[in-house]
Amino acid sequence: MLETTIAAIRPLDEPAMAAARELHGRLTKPAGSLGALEELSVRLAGLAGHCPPPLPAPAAVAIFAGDHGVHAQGVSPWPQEVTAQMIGNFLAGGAVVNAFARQAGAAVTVVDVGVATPVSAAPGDGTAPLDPASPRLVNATVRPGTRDLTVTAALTRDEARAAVETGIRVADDLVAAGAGILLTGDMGIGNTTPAAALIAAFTGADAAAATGRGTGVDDPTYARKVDVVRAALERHRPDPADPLGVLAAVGGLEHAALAGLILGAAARRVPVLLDGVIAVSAALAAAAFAPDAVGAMVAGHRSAEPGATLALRRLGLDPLIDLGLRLGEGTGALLALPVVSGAVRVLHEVATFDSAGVAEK
Ligand SMILES: Cc1cc2ncn([C@H]3O[C@H](COP(=O)(O)O)[C@@H](O)[C@H]3O)c2cc1C
Ligand SMILES: O=C(O)c1cccnc1
Repeated sequence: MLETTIAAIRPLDEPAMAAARELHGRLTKPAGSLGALEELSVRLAGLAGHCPPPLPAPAAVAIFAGDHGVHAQGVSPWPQEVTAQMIGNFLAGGAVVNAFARQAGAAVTVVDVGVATPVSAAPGDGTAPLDPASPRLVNATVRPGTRDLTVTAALTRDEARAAVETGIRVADDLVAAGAGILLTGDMGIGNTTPAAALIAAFTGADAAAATGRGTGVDDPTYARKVDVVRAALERHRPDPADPLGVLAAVGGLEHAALAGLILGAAARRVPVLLDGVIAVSAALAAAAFAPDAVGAMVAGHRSAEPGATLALRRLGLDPLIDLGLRLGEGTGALLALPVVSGAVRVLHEVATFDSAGVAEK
């Protein structure tokens, strides 16, 4: 399934992009006046293969949740149980991601790919994939948390593959249900540590440059976190040309599943709006599997985590918004959704100089 998905990922369609550029030149606005929105809409036309591309709706955010053996090294001040407890909060509609999803009209799907402690689903959590009013839970546990990557590989290759394929399956299900855009979300106490290791592995950046303060760790914890990332890279020496090997050695279940979601979206030619540092670390893995997958990616925001900027630079993506967010869950992607919708709506609704009788310069 991974191989067939990768094989289905194709470059952006040049004639559709040329048509979008040509249309932009005729709309009632000075050429280039919509800045980054113009190139974004051109890319989305290239992804759809026609101009104008479909409006990116309905929107679905998939929050992949997992726990991390490396939590034992003291890399996060929060107890591991918070991962499962926050899933309960997502299903009850009480998290920041729920507030932003309601604002954006996006449906929330929580996918348990590897939470270590029991998850209690809220009574009546949803089953309809695209109902913005009722978050739903998908149980797809590969294993109850990764192994400690300072001691051994976080995952076997088979486990990493199972998580990637879960992400592909979630993308397929959401697109089959009618989703016009997928948004990435994550929950996993400790998950900024494997995100930093993935970013260092794929970009070649130093451990200290790729590592951030996550939930807000103090100086001694930060120093330990950098040491952990450095030790993991030295122990495993992950090969960036082998993304499954990198995900298995130093990744997380939610990172692997997010890479799968991105690949699935790219194969179905549906845009995928990336959230923060966990999402962009997974996007590096997706790009290593299939370089053309980058065509389907839209960077929602610039996370305050330093590794996010390194990853975005490597992917060649400019984030749509930059508000100093460092939460995850899909929050930054959801805030960027109206920007993506606006970029596409212009191609559908704005009059041309000709049709509106407006004089050109
Ligand atoms: C209450 C709470 C809600 C969150 N929502 C997202 N995260 C974010 O913070 C965690 C990663 O940071 P670190 O690597 O420092 O543990 C992840 O769970 C991520 O989704 C949260 C963290 C907490 C505590
Ligand atoms: O960038 C993110 O998404 C992020 C940053 C800190 C903690 N959790 C997530």
